[in-house]
Amino acid sequence: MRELFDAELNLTDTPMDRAALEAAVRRADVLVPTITDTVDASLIESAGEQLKMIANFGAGVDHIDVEAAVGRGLIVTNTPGVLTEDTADLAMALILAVSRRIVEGAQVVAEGRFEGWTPTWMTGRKLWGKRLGIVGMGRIGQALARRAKAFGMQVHYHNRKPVPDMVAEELGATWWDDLDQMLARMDIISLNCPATKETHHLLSAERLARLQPHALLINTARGELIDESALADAVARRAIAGIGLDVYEHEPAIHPGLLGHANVVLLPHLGSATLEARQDMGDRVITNIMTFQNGHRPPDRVIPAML
Ligand SMILES: NC(=O)C1=CN([C@@H]2O[C@H](COP(=O)(O)OP(=O)(O)OC[C@H]3O[C@@H](n4cnc5c(N)ncnc54)[C@H](O)[C@@H]3O)[C@@H](O)[C@H]2O)C=CC1
Ligand SMILES: O=CC(=O)O
Repeated sequence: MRELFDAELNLTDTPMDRAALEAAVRRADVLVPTITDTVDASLIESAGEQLKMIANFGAGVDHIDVEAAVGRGLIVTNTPGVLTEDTADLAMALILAVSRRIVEGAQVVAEGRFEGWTPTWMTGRKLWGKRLGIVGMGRIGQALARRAKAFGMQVHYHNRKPVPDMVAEELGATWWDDLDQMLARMDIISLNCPATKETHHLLSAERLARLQPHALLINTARGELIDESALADAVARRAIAGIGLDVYEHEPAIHPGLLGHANVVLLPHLGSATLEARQDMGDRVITNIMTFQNGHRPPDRVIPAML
């Protein structure tokens, strides 16, 4: 960034505080936030005339008021695609971890409690032939579907509209127009849609109650998609068989009711956390800025209609 632009960098690897963000939008032509920097309407309003672009380092843009930004004539971009395979890997890892009790098993060994194989001890659930319901069949949803197919799972999905026939055929994926009906019939649910006004608490207490008692719930998208208190309540009532989460409603805080359960695997927002993805995300930010600077439409433009 310093080679290419007159860049001021936040080298602390932590979110910028409000004062730093306000100072940045008053001075800069381009703001490069990460997914933990809140870029709300009042911050955008306080920006100077010279601010032209918000080039986000990350795929999710729920921390940016895109409508306010675009309303003010700003270009908003993100970094999709380059983190798709890594995030899908993590979703698949959570599916495996929860269904095959991998974290629990590793703890048994680490604590010296392994006393030998027995016929009934630590039995998990088979993946082959199970029904996976993906909510949000975009880039990551489809990448997860490819993995699930390779594991012999039946792929189902709910999306705002069906994917093209060719994609559905390749994935052997069945579209459900009605989310409630899909939830009630799946063995595993994976959330892969963005956090928007429409998807806030998409899995409400009522929808969680639709899941079958043996169902597993995986979320690598955004915590706001689930009513976390209702989920903790479902865990306490043993109304759900297992959970794998990478993201949380009030991140980095986690509902205490989700902690300390053998059937709940919790990761610290690691979806895109590979060195390769993070470098590619940085390259993507630069490509977006340079394309815009050269007078063209940046490849990863985000507009409110997409959300
Ligand atoms: N855990 C992590 O580190 C990461 C999390 N993410 C999250 O994953 C999300 C998805 O990423 P991509 O697959 O790249 O996005 P994408 O835009 O390619 O796919 C999102 C899909 O969700 C669908 N969708 C939107 N609203 C919906 C609704 N109300 N009901 C059903 N489907 C709906 C869209 O039609 C689209 O098909 C991001 O928005 C981000 O929040 C992304 C990268 C890493
Ligand atoms: O959660 C990560 C992202 O890039 O979005």
